[in-house]
Amino acid sequence: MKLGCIGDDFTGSSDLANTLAKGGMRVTQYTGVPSGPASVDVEAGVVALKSRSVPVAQAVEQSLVALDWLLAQGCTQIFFKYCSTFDSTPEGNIGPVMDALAARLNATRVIACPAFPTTGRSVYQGHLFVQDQLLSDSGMRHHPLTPMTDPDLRRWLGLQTQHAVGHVTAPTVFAGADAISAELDAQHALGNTHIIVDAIRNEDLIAIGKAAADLPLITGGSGVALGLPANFDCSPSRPDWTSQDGKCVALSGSCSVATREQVTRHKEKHPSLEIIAANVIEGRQTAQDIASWALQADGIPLAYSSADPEVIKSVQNEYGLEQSSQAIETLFSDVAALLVAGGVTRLLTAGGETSGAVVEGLKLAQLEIGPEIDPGVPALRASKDLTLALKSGNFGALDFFEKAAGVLGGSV
Ligand SMILES: Nc1ncnc2c1ncn2[C@@H]1O[C@H](COP(=O)(O)OP(=O)(O)O)[C@@H](O)[C@H]1O
Ligand SMILES: O=C(O)[C@@H](O)C(=O)COP(=O)(O)O
Repeated sequence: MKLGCIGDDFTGSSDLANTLAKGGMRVTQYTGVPSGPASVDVEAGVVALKSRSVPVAQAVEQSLVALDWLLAQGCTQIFFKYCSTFDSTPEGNIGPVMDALAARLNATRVIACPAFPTTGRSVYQGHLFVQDQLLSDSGMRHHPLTPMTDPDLRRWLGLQTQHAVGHVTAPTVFAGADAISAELDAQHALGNTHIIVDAIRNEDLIAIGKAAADLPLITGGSGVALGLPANFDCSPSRPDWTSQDGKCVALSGSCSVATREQVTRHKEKHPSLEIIAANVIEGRQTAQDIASWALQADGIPLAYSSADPEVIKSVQNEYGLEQSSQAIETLFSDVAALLVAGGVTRLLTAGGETSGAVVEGLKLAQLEIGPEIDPGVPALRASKDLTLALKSGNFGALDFFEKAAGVLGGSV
């Protein structure tokens, strides 16, 4: 294994794996830290953790265990993948994990770049934009677990880390890889360890990737991985895929704006069932009810808890954030297990935490990366007769669920 990656959630990990696979690397996504060695032909290993929203100490500990395993597989470079919307609270977990990885790797110039222009995320003047809005004006300000209320990444990361945060500005990035490397050195000389790097176009990300060739640690969204395969002598290719027929079901726990629109669109043509958080918490709506409904429904049935910010707020006020999100995640995990036991072969999930709960609940050790469904979302194969698509909350076209069913089924 050459490139070792640690993803702080499961959709984010598949997003990164997708970029590396398209860049021609042989990639495997692991569910947590594997207990044995990786297969020798894996060039990039992505250890998917569910560490984005857990307490800081747990996120750090899990990330260091993942790091040790990746180093033991021979990795010469480590990539820490977080969300392109920098999902985190003022306490972490991005900063503390970066601090711990940097200390273990003796990394003194650590790039932090969540930009992913293909999906509208750009970093300019140290600020993160979602399309034409500052992050704090986008739907992310209402995220159920990590509301993003400050678009200045230097300031937000500064709250989370022990280190001083530097910045490589856009004009330097536009000047190319050598200029970026020189500025990383200059930032280090100023005492800055973590360095926000501006990027608004794919060519910026490729230049950053080139400048990062000899760095032990890179952090960011999947965009900044665009330039990495070339550093390992890999060139773009389309991953192999064997089509999968059979029953397809969609589960959505994401409350992000894009997912809510996709849910509304999907309901027009396919059977749907709304999951009401209070009913789940009080035991009136069970995994068995939902799975039985989905297994009998035609088309691509969708069970969803996706709801507007006011609904989420009132549930969280009544039952607490932790209890309500846990109850929904456990439900989805149980539903997924019943669906797969009932013969579902194509499972679509929306939401990072939701997808993590499902994949961990299904005890899927590793995932093979297939072709891209929409930017940042690959087809995944878990076994001979189970395929998945783990959709990040804000990714995917309006007809994502239908489209994903088609790609898994080999019809696109
Ligand atoms: N109706 C609901 N009420 C309260 N919490 C919810 C509801 N639906 C989903 N959630 C919780 O909101 C969180 C959504 O996060 P996630 O799955 O990561 O989506 P995204 O990828 O859009 O961030 C999960 O923890 C989920 O359990
Ligand atoms: O970088 C991204 O935006 C995604 O890869 C990702 O991490 C998304 O997470 P969720 O929105 O929580 O699914």
